[in-house]
Amino acid sequence: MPGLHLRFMTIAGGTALLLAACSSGNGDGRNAAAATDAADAAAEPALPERYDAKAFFTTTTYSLAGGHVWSPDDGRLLVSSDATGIFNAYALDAGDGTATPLTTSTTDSTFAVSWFPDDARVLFAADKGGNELDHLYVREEDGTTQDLTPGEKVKAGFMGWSKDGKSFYVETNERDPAAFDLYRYATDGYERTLVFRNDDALAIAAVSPDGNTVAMVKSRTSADSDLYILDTRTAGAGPKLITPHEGNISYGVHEFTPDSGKLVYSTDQHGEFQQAWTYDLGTGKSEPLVSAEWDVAFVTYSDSGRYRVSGTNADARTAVAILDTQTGKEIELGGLPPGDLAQVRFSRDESRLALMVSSDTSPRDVYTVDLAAGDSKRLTKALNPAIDEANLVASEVVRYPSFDDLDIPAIQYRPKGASATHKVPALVWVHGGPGGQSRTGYSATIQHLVNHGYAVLAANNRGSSGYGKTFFHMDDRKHGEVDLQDIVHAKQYLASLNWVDPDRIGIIGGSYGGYMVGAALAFEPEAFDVGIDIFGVMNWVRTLESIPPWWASFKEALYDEMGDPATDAERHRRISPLFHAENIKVPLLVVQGANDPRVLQAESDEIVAAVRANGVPVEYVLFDDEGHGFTKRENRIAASEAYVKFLGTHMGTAEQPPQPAD
Ligand SMILES: CSCC[C@H](NC=O)C(=O)N[C@@H](Cc1ccccc1)C(=O)O
Repeated sequence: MPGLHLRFMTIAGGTALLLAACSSGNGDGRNAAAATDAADAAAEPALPERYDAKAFFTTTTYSLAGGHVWSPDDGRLLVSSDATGIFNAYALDAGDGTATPLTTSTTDSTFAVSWFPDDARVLFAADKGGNELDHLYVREEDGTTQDLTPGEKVKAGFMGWSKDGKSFYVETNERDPAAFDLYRYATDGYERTLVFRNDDALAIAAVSPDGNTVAMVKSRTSADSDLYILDTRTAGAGPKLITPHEGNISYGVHEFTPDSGKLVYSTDQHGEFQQAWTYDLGTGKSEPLVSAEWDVAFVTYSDSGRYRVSGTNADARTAVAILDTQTGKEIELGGLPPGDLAQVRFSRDESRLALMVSSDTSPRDVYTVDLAAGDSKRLTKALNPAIDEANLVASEVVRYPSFDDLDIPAIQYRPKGASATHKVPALVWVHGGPGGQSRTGYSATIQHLVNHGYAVLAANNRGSSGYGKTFFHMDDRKHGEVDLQDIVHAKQYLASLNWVDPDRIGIIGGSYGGYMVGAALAFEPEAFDVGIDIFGVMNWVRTLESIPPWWASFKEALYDEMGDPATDAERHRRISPLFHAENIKVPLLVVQGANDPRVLQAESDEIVAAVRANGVPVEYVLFDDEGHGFTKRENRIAASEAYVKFLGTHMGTAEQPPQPAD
């Protein structure tokens, strides 16, 4: 679920300081985790310093650009950052980390896309208030900007540079809202040429560096897809199928090799997990490239092809490997702190790397690594300096049994000080999708909740990605049924922990996860004590009838998985919380962005009205300038404050259970 993983800063104030002063100071949560019940009984809980939402979200979110990250002289890095509270593009000095703003939006989140190959112009992207109608803009060297893809209802995206740097590729749905055509733009003057008119609404995935080949994906179902390639040199040529097969096989595209000779693609043809294979454009032969006991999540090359970077999704954590293709050996990166690597990008001369390092307790920071010297340099400090990392909590990957004894993976966060004599209230966290995955790594929202004494169990119910195709498809057309039972069993697992108060367990989730919140409260009304629904689907008939037009390329697959509202409306009504809202009897908080094109505001408006009619406490937070996920700091703070305040009121805190009403 984009945008829900936030960050922050500032000390919570009197209450937090008092709690910290009362703690014994004789250990942190890890010590407490190892303690026996007897020891717990003897010890005062070691409570962390508490920070408010503003503190957590004053932390800066950094992301490296997706195109050229390094400036032509390798002196600066192009990044997106929300240092001002709104995302903008910045040039980060690769020597000392000084950040120079390149865009200065105070309203719409604006993201860095790419440096130009040979000068200081940059491409950047922005939508309007979260409506997902992204446009591509150029920032000239004098600071003026130009929308390269104008049009009120247009959605456009950058598709890469040509190898010679004389052009770049852009997809746009300006001709047909449901289909993205591909254009080549001249680097000088931005004159554009149609490369491919996409009459069949295929998903354009990659353009080869020499511009001769375009790779496209056609999804039939979430289990079955095909790859097509287009030879752009042959006038009138159409997309050619390169994955003829029988049965269900899922294919996806990573990228073309730097010499444009092969397409690197992903497939689950050879087992449970996605492997990376190459398709030779000359011979039509396929060969294995990278495989693991987990999904291969990405494969990418340095510009010359000397280095190959790949990442696997290893039990909800990304494991990155960098291969020197000349020596065939993996590179060990020196001088980096412990943590997960992401967004590894080689400098133009390939002597240095830019990358992000993060952990459960530390948001992503930008580092550079000098390959010859073997040392690294930290360029950013994302975590608010007012927050001491020691007060945050590392996650643990656990597994619990569901109704049929299937092991369900989950990411568990145990608040510091939680023990058998200091039981804490808890939340089951449900991710978006269907088919998403809760992963380890820093989440300001979760850390804020845990810092305030709420245990969080982020359950990866059946149907989640990352655990093989069998697990992934176990919820197909059984949504709101088997996946919901996994979530109810997450609650039972939490209730079995001797440091959790079994009588105070709530549920929280966004989008599809918000749907699970509504479904749990409506269909399993005894299971949870409160619910927080963050832009959740409440009426599947309406949601599936009104999906954004630009989802056409996977509408068939979505309808195959969820059901077609034209023929499955009865089941959709049966599993939609809105039509069963009379069952909802516990306090509910609903949070929604008014511009959300996927889960319309009506979904939240109507569930709020329906549950209020039951005489149940319902709180509603509506952001008029957000879409599917909250990107503005002010709103992220307001949302997280609302979660903690609502939980404090209706479920109490670890120290103070809610008082019975007079
Ligand atoms: C089969 S995936 C549907 C699209 C997409 N999935 C991944 O994020 C998505 O936006 N899902 C929403 C929920 C939703 C599902 C179907 C139709 C509208 C919204 C989410 O973020 O969970």
